[in-house]
Amino acid sequence: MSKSLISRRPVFRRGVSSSGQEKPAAAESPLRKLGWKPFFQQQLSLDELNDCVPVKVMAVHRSQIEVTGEAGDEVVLVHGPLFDDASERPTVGDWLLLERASRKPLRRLERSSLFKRMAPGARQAQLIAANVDNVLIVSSCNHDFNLSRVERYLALVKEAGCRACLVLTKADLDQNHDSYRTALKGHRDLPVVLVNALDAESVAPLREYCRSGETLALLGSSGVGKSTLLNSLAGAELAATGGIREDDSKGRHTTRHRALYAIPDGGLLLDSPGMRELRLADVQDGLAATFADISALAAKCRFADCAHESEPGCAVQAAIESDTLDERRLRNWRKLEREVRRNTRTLAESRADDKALGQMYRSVQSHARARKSGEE
Ligand SMILES: Nc1nc2c(ncn2[C@@H]2O[C@H](COP(=O)(O)OP(=O)(O)OP(=O)(O)O)[C@@H](O)[C@H]2O)c(=O)[nH]1
Ligand SMILES: [Zn+2]
Repeated sequence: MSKSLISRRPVFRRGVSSSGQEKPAAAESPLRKLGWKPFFQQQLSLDELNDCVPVKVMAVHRSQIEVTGEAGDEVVLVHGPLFDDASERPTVGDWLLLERASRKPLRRLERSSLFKRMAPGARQAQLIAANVDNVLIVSSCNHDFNLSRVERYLALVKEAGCRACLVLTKADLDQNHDSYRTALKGHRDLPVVLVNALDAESVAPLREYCRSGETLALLGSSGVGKSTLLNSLAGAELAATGGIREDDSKGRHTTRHRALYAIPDGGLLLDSPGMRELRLADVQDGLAATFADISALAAKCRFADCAHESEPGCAVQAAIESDTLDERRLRNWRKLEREVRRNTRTLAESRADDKALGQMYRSVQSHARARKSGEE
């Protein structure tokens, strides 16, 4: 699996940076370290290659965004057409093209992956991060461990087109490791690593997910040890870690500022609070890929519209009876399907409302303009 990822790595124009200066070796390109790949390079026109520089969005604030490129760190003001449409706005991890001389942002490059969620308490989608390569789904070896939650995260990760690994933290506090491996037997293609997140040596197997040029994100509930893992992987204190409440294994929530951190000799780590609570919407493909075994069984049911309850000739129920499919997994699939359907419908309705509101606004504006020019 890691091989395919290595082969996806960029072959940066040998010895020449995008600014045209000679470089001693391609591996030293700062852009490549930031995840610049042929996928992005190919999106540039000849004029853009001459007149623009690509920069990566490291953090987004209300009125400005922090970017990094060959010239180092810069700040770009949130102003101009690029920022007009909220759903199209640059997010952390995006590549922007700046005009070389003025440093004005001209456009955002197409994304290789995108994480979005239903904004808490709202009917809108909120962008979380773009161009993430790998995701560690983090759970701990205690009562936080929950297969249905892992499947929820997997649907998101698969939809975004990222590579996933399940990390079980606090393995030093619970020696019952076999029970977790047994519980995961239905997820053969999901790599699982048990770690003590506080110990750099123990997290070493995870380094293959944050090699130079790759961006790694972490998904998991509060208190499972995401910040601790980030710090151990980075070899430095990047994010504050919260204490844990004894009673329910939940940690206190800690605040962070920057969203993407560069690891010395490695790739980028994403630490965005938005990644921590993700309701599913618009992830039909990811869900289908996560539950591909159930879809394959369903195709063998006698009736095409089988509800997999008590119909004769139901291959899904037969698999549950013969213990090849977990009933919990079927229940979770149904639940997530309902959630995705509901949230996707809400998003579609809200987009339609926004469109209608935009049209009304434009029509009021043009009437006002027409009236004004009539008065003049
Ligand atoms: N013994 C042990 N303690 C751990 C491990 N991982 C995390 N902890 C402790 O668990 C607590 C919570 O860890 P955090 O890294 O803050 O958890 P988090 O997932 O970032 O939590 P939020 O910031 O709330 O999302 C801290 O006290 C850590 O020291 C581990 O593998 N072993
Ligand atoms: Zn059936």
